[in-house]
Amino acid sequence: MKIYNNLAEFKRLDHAVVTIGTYDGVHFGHRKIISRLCDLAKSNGGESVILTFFPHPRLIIDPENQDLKMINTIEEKAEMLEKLGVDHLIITPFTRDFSNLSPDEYIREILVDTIGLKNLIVGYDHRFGKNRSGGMKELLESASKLGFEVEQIDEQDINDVAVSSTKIRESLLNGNVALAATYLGYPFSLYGPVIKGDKIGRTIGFPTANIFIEQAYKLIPSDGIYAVTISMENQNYRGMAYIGQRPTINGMTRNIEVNIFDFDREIYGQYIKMNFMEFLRHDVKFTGLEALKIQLQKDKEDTISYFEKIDNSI
Ligand SMILES: Cc1cc2nc3c(=O)[nH]c(=O)nc-3n(C[C@H](O)[C@H](O)[C@H](O)COP(=O)(O)O)c2cc1C
Ligand SMILES: Nc1ncnc2c1ncn2[C@@H]1O[C@H](COP(=O)(O)OP(=O)(O)O)[C@@H](O)[C@H]1O
Repeated sequence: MKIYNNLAEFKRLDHAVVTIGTYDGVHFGHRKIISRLCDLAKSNGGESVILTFFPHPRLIIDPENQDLKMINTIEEKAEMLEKLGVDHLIITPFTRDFSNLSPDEYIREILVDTIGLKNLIVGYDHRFGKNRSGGMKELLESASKLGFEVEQIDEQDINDVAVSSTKIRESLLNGNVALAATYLGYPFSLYGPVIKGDKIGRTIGFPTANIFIEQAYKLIPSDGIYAVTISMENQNYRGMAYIGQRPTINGMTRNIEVNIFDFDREIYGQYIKMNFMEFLRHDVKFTGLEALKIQLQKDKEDTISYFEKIDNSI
């Protein structure tokens, strides 16, 4: 898959089969549309193109509102789209100039002249152009004039897609990572480098790798303790993760940490991926480190039994 960080880099295709959208989560509903996109490209001898806006248009239109968090980073999304067989991913900044294009300019200049649109797959309610003034009517009018076809995704499918993205975000914000994984079709993950913490973990027998998330827009699940799997250096591990301010030691920052089982190595600076499998319990303020340590031993047993249950069910 070729990735373009703006439209200027794109070389017009002879037959572009295009869809436009954020595709946050690349969940079941999204994958259905993307698989239709790739099939249509194959059967028409064309190439599949996803046009996506980044940062999210809502952040440009309403910069004060930084509350909109994403299930996937742009890097995670690109990786999944590549696996699904998409040929071209255009990640275009949703600039003021871009948002000021009229529907007609957008269709002609961007979709047809720049990308080489021949088939478009969009939701029946897709809006575009200045003040979102363009819609299906404008697309269908231009289609015959400019020589492309439009395939509409029906209302039911669009609703399913919108509902699942919202439901996934809500589940994660409620700590329900198992439900999120069901909607996504894969476990939600966090990825980042291991940074230094307060070095207290090792003194109580539970060293915890602290992960820094570089993308401020990435959604972080609710505070709590989770059973996770960890991937690093092509190896997989199991472990227990903690998200919270560490009330027991009067911590001031919200940390993301993981104690990796059967592991004893210094990994500062290493990038690791944590897959969130199950919520175990809420964050608690203990009377001291001794009480926390006893709970951590119990958390470890609970995590091990969770994984045993999974192992026995396969
Ligand atoms: C599985 C797990 C559960 C945890 N639960 C709590 C908790 O309930 N309350 C709390 O204050 N800290 C909790 N912590 C965080 C510890 O306070 C933290 O790991 C410890 O302070 C070490 O921090 P350091 O890595 O900066 O040295 C938990 C950590 C882990 C790995
Ligand atoms: N089983 C393990 N799980 C997590 N980190 C480990 C483990 N074994 C060794 N480490 C190393 O120890 C560090 C965590 O120790 P800790 O005392 O909690 O220090 P810090 O406060 O800097 O995180 C990790 O960043 C990693 O480099």
